Amino acid sequence: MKRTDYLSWDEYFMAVALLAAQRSKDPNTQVGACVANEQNKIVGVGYNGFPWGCSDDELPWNRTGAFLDTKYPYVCHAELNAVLNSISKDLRNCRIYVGLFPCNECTKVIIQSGIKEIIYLSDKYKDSDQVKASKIMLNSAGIAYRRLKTELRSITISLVPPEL
Ligand SMILES: O=c1ccn([C@H]2C[C@H](O)[C@@H](COP(=O)(O)O)O2)c(=O)[nH]1
Ligand SMILES: [Zn+2]
Repeated sequence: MKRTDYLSWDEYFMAVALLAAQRSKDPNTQVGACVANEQNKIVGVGYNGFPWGCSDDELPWNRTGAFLDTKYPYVCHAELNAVLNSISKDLRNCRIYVGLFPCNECTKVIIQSGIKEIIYLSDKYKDSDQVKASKIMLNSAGIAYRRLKTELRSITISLVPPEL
């Protein structure tokens, strides 16, 4: 008899996004994103980090202080990286799974790439103008967004082989 406790597609793609987030060096908020196509194939994955060639140890990870001394002008957001890392430029009808509701800049990238649906986990910045702007644009462009519905509280991945 087949297993019944396997991951749904939504849970699987969100888990991939959350795994990617584990690569982030951001000490405060680690975000991962996973783009899946209509055939449920992963076409792009990304997480928030500094641009190629910019040292994680030289640029600041601060949240506060003078703008240029914070991470905000430098960090590439997870969704941007997932789209740029995609195997295709044309992401029409794809879905993006992301740990955090996309900011307005990521929302523009998502809309322009052709992605048709956003599935997110946290909406912790929902009261910010950035996220409000995201929702205005998404509603206007007719792009769906929904919070992941799952009974799962966590997914455990063991790196210890079963025989040990
Ligand atoms: O759409 C988004 C919004 C934010 N991020 C990243 C950018 C930063 O590295 C963190 C947010 O840091 P806070 O300390 O929580 O302000 O999240 C993203 O990848 N995508
Ligand atoms: Zn963003």
